[in-house]
Amino acid sequence: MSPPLTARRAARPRPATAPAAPAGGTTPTVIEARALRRTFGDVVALAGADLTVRAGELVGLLGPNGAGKSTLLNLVSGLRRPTSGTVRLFGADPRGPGSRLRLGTTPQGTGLPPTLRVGEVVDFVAGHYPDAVPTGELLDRFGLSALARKQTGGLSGGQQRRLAVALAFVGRPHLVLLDEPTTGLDVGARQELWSAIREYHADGGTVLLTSHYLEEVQALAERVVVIDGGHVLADDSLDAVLDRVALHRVVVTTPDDAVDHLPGIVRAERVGERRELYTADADAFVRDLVRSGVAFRDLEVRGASLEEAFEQMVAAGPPRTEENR
Ligand SMILES: Nc1ncnc2c1ncn2[C@@H]1O[C@H](COP(=O)(O)OP(=O)(O)OP(=O)(O)O)[C@@H](O)[C@H]1O
Repeated sequence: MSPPLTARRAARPRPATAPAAPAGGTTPTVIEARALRRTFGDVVALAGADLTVRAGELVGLLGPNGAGKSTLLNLVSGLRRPTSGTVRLFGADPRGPGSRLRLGTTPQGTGLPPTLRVGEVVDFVAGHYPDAVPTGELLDRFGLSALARKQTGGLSGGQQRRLAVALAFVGRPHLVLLDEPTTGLDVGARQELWSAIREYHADGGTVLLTSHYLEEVQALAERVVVIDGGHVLADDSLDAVLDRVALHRVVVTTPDDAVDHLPGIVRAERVGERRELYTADADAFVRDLVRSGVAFRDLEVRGASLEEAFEQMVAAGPPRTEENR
């Protein structure tokens, strides 16, 4: 087992699978944003967002293009200042050196010096931290060892992305902010990065990540924050967000159109003999299907996907408040 990428003296706050600690609990607050608003000229990028992230959480931030995700991360990391509202990182100003030392970030676009070799870039960044992860160990963890002597200008887009993400972990951060960490990566590289993120989290690290890949958030996050138009639309455990979509999907192979008309079916789609049926009560549907005597095979039942939950929330829009009424 490889040594942890988290701070060596950091106590593990709670097991990776435990639910988020309730407000006012003993788990330290890592990010605290209140009524956070940021405008760029006439554009309201964030319209008064609240966010609390506690030590040891792995939070996925979801939202369509232009929702305000990167702006939120930039305010949390201290790269930008809010127009109004407050943000605290480790209980202090995000721009202070004490906060910065405990933070690792991978912004959406990272410029790497093209003539430096991969190992040299890691050494350079490591030089800024008192207890950095040894370069060989970090490269190994992120599947970059074979590229150590290659100039970053000669890396593929996916390899550059992997290096940019690895750099967030050099200083054994307590918190990492990852903006679209696996965009442009192939399936194998994505899985490798997920493992590194999971390991870091299992060692007690805190993660806030954005992704356009809903399956990525579903695979990694315990808690999901949905943001659109600068408003937080949902902030809940992954299970609770999925539960908001009441429909279940039943997939079954049958030549008989009668299944589409069984009680409780609200939507039916078909590709050849394969049917996708949506119902609020999958158990009742399966009972009716068996009773109907229709010939069928390859029955599958599953709950809503995060994608379905996400589409429903974004379509419903922000909750009515004094500000947007
Ligand atoms: N520096 C800037 N100058 C002007 N407008 C900006 C700037 N940064 C962000 N915006 C605007 O603020 C809004 C939110 O942008 P932001 O980048 O935070 O969204 P996002 O959710 O990260 O989107 P994406 O998923 O496309 O990266 C958008 O309308 C964007 O055009």
